[in-house]
Amino acid sequence: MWYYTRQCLHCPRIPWPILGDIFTLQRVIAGFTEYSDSQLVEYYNFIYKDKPIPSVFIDFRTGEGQLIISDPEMVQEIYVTKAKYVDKYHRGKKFQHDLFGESILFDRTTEVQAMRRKRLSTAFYKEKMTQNLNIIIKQTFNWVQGIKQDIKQGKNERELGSMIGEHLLDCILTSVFGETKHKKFLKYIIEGDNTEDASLTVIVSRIFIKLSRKPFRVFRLFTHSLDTWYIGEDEKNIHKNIINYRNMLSELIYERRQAMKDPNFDGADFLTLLLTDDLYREDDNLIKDEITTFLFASTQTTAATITNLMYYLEFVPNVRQKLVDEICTMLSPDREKLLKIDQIDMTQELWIEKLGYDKLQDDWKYLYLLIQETLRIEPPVRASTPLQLSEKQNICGIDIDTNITFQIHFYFLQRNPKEWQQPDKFIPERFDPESPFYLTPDGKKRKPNSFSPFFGGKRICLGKTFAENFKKPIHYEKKVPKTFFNEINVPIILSTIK
Ligand code: HEM
Repeated sequence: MWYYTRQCLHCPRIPWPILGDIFTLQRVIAGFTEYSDSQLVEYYNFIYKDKPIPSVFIDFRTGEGQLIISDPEMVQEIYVTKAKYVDKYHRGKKFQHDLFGESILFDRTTEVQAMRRKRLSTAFYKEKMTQNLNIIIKQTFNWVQGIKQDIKQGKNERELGSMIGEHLLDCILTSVFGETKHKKFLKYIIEGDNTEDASLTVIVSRIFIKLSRKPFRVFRLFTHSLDTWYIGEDEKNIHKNIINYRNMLSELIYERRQAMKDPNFDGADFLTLLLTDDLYREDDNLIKDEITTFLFASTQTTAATITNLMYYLEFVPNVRQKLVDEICTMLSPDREKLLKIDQIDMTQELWIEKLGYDKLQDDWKYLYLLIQETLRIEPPVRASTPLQLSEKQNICGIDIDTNITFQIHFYFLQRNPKEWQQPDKFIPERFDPESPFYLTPDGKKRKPNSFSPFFGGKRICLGKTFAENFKKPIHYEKKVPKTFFNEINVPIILSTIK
């Protein structure tokens, strides 16, 4: 601690030896409500109360200490100049190993990791993406027709998070397993004989959250030797759930291998890609590891983004109208004579033509601003996984030793009042170079890494390109925070746009 405070870094609390500030953390967690943000946001808000949160500080939530970084210049050094010294903290992999195995997500940045990353990135080649995107557009078109029918029949009450989450799950499962029939739900053990059917991605996320809470059990603060053990009924259930889930993946892989014996078999999905890649083909465990990563990394993050965006469309004045205007401009057959939205003949072919890969990248300007602003104000991943340096380095004047972990806090980075005007407000125009909101409060250009929802450097999100592509009155006054971490419940009433 003194090593860092001597360098003038703020330490919000004097920690207890070994225990750190675990009791405050537990108190904060005990006070969680529907409106609480993630632990990583709430704990620091609690400590700093109304004071500004420093852009770098040394934190002792647990006795081991950690640097919390949200300074854009430090982020730049971590991603670029000092990138070769930056790696993942090895303990994270240990906790997640039974679920994610050797997957690229928690692995250290080695040559093997880089090679596997490269192989997996072929899933995002333009031709494959276009193929998958077209399938997703068709699926979404049919889904919207179903919703319209339901509204006509008066069945217009939905729960926002699960409505978006379930549809995205369908889309992602198609990208991962193809258009074949596959299992969407699995028995999830809650406790004892109490089970429920939960979707694959919800199961993966729940297990991930439980595994990531293992290091905060008090006895693990004293020793690392129990990291891979499952202690107590709750942890044993995590293990049983992991076994059930991975057995189900084994069945899917077996079935696919059988199907691929047919000489007419053809697939652009992720599982086929792995089963035809010589690095993965013979290694079922590695295939399960990467499938788990893709299910985990893709669904909850994109579901959180879209759910949040839907909320802001309803919540922030004028935003929805501007999007409707863009839809009319994009979908009217004649740009000189714009139709109203209910006059447009929505067909599947029109969607495919106007929402294709290139069009999404080039033409939907306002939609792009909306997505960027949603990712800024509520990055679905609030902070990076813990990182560590392989050699001691000086980063922006601070000596960082190899024995300390650090996290980049995207949420604080993207709400930094020096970089963003009115950072707590949803203003899509801040991503439009022609708007005055594009600049910092001092009228300057923003620093390059002030916005970084996908991480950066060698370990930047692999799905970045893919991803880019209210009933209770209280929900109008106060937004429920949504990250990839939480399952929120906001009932909504749907109606067709007039
Ligand atoms: C809005 C959507 C998304 C956001 C905000 C997001 C964000 C992130 C972030 C912050 C990381 C770094 C995590 C860390 O190591 O600390 C990451 C890694 C990763 N993401 Fe995404 N992601 C999104 C969508 C996707 C999609 C759709 C896929 C796949 C189809 C994907 C696949 C991955 C993979 C494989 C990694 C690990 C890369 C590595 O460690 O080498 N993500 N993502």
